Parts: sequence; structure tokens; C-alpha cells
Amino acid sequence: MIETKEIKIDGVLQSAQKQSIDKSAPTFVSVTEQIEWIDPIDFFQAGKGIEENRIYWSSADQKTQFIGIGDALLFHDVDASYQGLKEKWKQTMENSWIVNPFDQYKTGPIAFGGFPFDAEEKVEELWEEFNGSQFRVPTFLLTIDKNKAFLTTTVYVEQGSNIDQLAAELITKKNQLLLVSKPTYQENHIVLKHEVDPAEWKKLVHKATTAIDSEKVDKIVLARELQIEFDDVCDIGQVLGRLQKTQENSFVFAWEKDNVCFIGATPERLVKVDNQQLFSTCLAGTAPRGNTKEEDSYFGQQLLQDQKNRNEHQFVVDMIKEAVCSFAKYVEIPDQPILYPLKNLQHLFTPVQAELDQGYTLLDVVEKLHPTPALCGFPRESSLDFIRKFEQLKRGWYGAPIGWFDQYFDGEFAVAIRSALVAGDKASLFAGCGLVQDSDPEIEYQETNIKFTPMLQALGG
Ligand SMILES: C=C(O[C@@H]1C=C(C(=O)O)C=C[C@H]1O)C(=O)O
Ligand SMILES: [Mg+2]
Repeated sequence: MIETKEIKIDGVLQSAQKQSIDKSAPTFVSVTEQIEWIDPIDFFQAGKGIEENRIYWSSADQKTQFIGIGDALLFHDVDASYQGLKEKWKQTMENSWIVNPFDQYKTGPIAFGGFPFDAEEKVEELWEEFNGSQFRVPTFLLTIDKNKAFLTTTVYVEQGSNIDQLAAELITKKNQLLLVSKPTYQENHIVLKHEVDPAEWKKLVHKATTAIDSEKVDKIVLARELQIEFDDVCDIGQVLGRLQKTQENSFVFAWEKDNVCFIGATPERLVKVDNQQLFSTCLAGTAPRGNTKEEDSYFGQQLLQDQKNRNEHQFVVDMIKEAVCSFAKYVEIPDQPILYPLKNLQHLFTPVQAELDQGYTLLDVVEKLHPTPALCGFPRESSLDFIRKFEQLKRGWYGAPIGWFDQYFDGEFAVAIRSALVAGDKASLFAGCGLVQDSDPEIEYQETNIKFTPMLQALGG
């Protein structure tokens, strides 16, 4: 049993209401309590039907998991302004009433969200629910930090709110979430797979390498789409469970918006900031895993020595180094990449560490870094130009920053690759490749096939 001092929610809401009367403004209320450990995916599944819009996030080491149910607050910005978001969050925190004795455990007011890959991309049908940048604070947030569990409840209180009713509603929903018996999961069955124009995509790879030969651009990342259909509405909880079990060294995420879900397991950290300590990742260059230990290490060694992959990787290292240098006095980056093993493939990996200068926060770094040459190319302008002109796919949030930040702007963003957009009984999967001078269309096509595999398997393929 956990010894917790029970927090009387109605008392908190009353105090918050007094504040909103004094300030003539609604108060953002956030209350954190420690609870008995609960299975995070069961909690996610239990949230279905209690409130709309769930979120799931797991750090790559799986030590931290966040599960959010409902939206207490939503910042939606079609222009995806980073600085605008910073301002809105500061204002929210100024008019808040926070009860949180567990600050150090990634609890309290935390905003979850993402940005589009390219804010100038015209949003079409597929990404309608995920247009612009969207950040939200869940009504109920379960934080799993190692073996501890916390529940943060968030609600707005206004001058005229009916406190008794609000408190009763929150308590009922909380009990529904926490006292549920083991929820049920549905197996997903894929009945149709459709690769969007692979022949066209290979031609485009050729076009990109031709552009690279002409020396105006050094690297271009091109992505493609795989569409699938299920025999029934896809059970997201089931997919999450599989991703969490199979995709080690990856951030697992699921963002629901009006019954559409953007879900994935990405190995690529964009940036994490914890108390001014900055961590970023250069991840580019890919090889398959071997079937035996010998084969696996052979593929790994080949990858480490392969000039084409090393070139792909180096553009990312150089750019991230330069970008981070503008925020920090020193940056620690090893000279040589190492291997980053995943279930279905391995990457070249260079970690980046720095101490962020005072005055800068996580969102400043995200704004500066995105899009890195890992997802866009190098130089940024000419590669983005090529993508805008010729890539057939609408990227939406694919390849873009997705993550969270807390009250103090500490938090973490990953690059949303190895991902899919699931809408009812349909899904679109996305995978891309970094192209350099000697990229071969067929080999790059095979590389995207392996990159589809983790999501495809988790979805039931
Ligand atoms: C673009 C993707 O991945 C990126 C491209 C890689 C490559 O081409 O080697 C490797 C990791 C990522 O930087 C993707 O998975 O969709
Ligand atoms: Mg590659």
C-alpha cells in the first residue's frame, strides 16, 4: 500500500476559484497524487469511452511512461509558432493553481504535442486532424517513473464554475479509470496492403541523386507511404502493447485526435533538456539486422565502414553540432559514430551533449534543429525545396518533432518516424531514406521496406 495523504479535490477547486475571482481570469488547476502502480497500457485502454483523445509516450529506455486521457487544455496553432507556444504556456502557468509534492518525478502540468514537418505544407484530408501544431494537457495524466505511479488531474476553474459538480465529475471518472478490471484488447487483422506508387518513388530517388550530382544540394530525404486496411476498427491499445514489447531503444508514442491516431516507435531523439543539460542524437545510416550473431556483427561492421552511409550520417552531425553550439558554450560529440541496434535494423548513431546557456529552453532548440538533415537533407533550403516540389506524400506530422515539456520547459522531443496514421479501419505508414550522391533507387527502396516492418508487424501484419 502507498501511504498517501488524500487530496480533497473540492477544497483545491474552491481555492482556485477564489484566485480566478481575484484575477478575473480562469485558473488552470493541476493536482498530483501518488497512486498504486497500474499497467500503463491497461490505463490507456481503460480511458477509451471515458474521455476522448488519449496520448501515450514512453522514453526510449522505457523508464518513463505518460498516459493522458482527455484534454483539459489544447493549444492549436495552424502557423505552428514555437515562440507563440512558449508565450501561451508562460501565461497559463501564471494563472495556475498547482498542487504537486512530487515535482521531480515528471508530474504536474505537462503539455504533450507536436509540430508539422513543414508548416507551409497544405493540409489535406489525411492529416486534417493533425494540422498545425497542437499541444494539450490531459485531464488525467498517469506518470510511470521507474516503479512509481502518479496521477495528475487538470481542470479549468472559472469564476462561475459549479465546484461541487466539477469535483464529483472528476472523482467519478478517476474511479472509472483506476478501478477498472483488466480491459479487453482486440487482435487487428490486415486485409489489404497498398504501396503508393513504388515505381514513381524510385524514379524520384533517381531525380534526387541527379540533383545532388549537379552540386546544388548534398543530401535529400525522401519518404513514401504504405496504405493498409483492417477487417475492423483498429484497436490502438493492442498496437501499443506490441510496440512497447518489441521496439527496444525506441520512443513509443500514440496521439489521438477525434478518433484518428498518430502512432509509432521512433529511435530518434531530437532533443531532451533536463535542468539545462541538453541531449541530442544524430541518427542516420542504416543496415538490416543479421539472422545470426556473426551475420549481425558483419552487417554492423560493414555499416560502420560504408562511405555512403557515413556521408549520410556526417551531414546530420555537422548540422546538429553547429545548431547546438549557438545555445551552449561547449558541445560534446564523439568523432566516430557507433551502432544503434533496433529489432529490425541498425543505425549509425552519434550522441550529443551540452549545457544549455541560461535564457534558452527546449522549445528554442527544437525550433532551431527541426528539420535536421536526418529527415530533410542538406543544405536545408535546397533539400526542403526539392521535397516541396516533388515528393508525392503529405508528411503532416511524420518526420516532425513530437514530445512533451513541463512547467519549466524541461522535457523531450523525438522525431516522429517509424510511424503510422490510423483512422478507423485504415492506416497509412511512412518511411523515408537519406539520399546522397551514390544512392541506388532499388537499395533505398529496400531500406524503406525494412523501416515499415516494425509498425506493420505491430499493426498485425
Ligand atoms: C527517414 C527515416 O529515417 C531516417 C533515415 C535514415 C537513413 O536513411 O539511413 C536513418 C534514420 C533516420 O534518420 C524514416 O525512418 O522514415
Ligand atoms: Mg539511409
